[in-house]
Amino acid sequence: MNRKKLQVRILDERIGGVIPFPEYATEGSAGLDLRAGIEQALTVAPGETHLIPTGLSIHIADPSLAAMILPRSGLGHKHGIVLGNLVGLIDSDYQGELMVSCWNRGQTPFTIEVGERIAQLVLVPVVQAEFEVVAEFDASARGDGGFGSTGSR
Ligand SMILES: O=c1ccn([C@H]2C[C@H](O)[C@@H](COP(=O)(O)OP(=O)(O)OP(=O)(O)O)O2)c(=O)[nH]1
Ligand SMILES: [Mg+2]
Repeated sequence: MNRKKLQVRILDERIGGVIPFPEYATEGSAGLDLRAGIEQALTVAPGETHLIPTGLSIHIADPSLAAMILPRSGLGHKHGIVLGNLVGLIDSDYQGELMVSCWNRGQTPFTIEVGERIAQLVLVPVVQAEFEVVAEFDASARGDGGFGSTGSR
């Protein structure tokens, strides 16, 4: 097991108690489930979006890494609970609380319980670009074709 050390601050004293500290559900899990650090159960009506605190902050520090907040497939597929920003990107220099924008894109209200797992955090490698301005590119097989240029089947 080769895990990256990551500094974390616990901002909600219930974490480690009634709200479990995030952990990988299995050895092969890519995501760490983030839990709702809310004071009481929260019902998200169809079409509504709520910004939910997680009670945690991380400092990734290394610019060659970032974290992404992604929906949980069960919540998204079965209950329509996805992210208001579709994907959350956590910069390596961000030190604030991890927040989850919960959007009910479904037709029925959904109640988020205190400490419920609402999204997942994935640490990802990042390559920062340094732009080199050129007049022309070397030719490629695709050129400027896109948006279905290779056909649909
Ligand atoms: O789902 C999210 C997305 C972002 N963030 C935090 C971490 C991220 O580093 C910061 C800024 O996010 P982003 O750059 O996506 O938002 P912005 O609208 O561009 O704000 P800013 O001007 O602060 O960069 O907000 C979260 O806590 N949750
Ligand atoms: Mg930004």
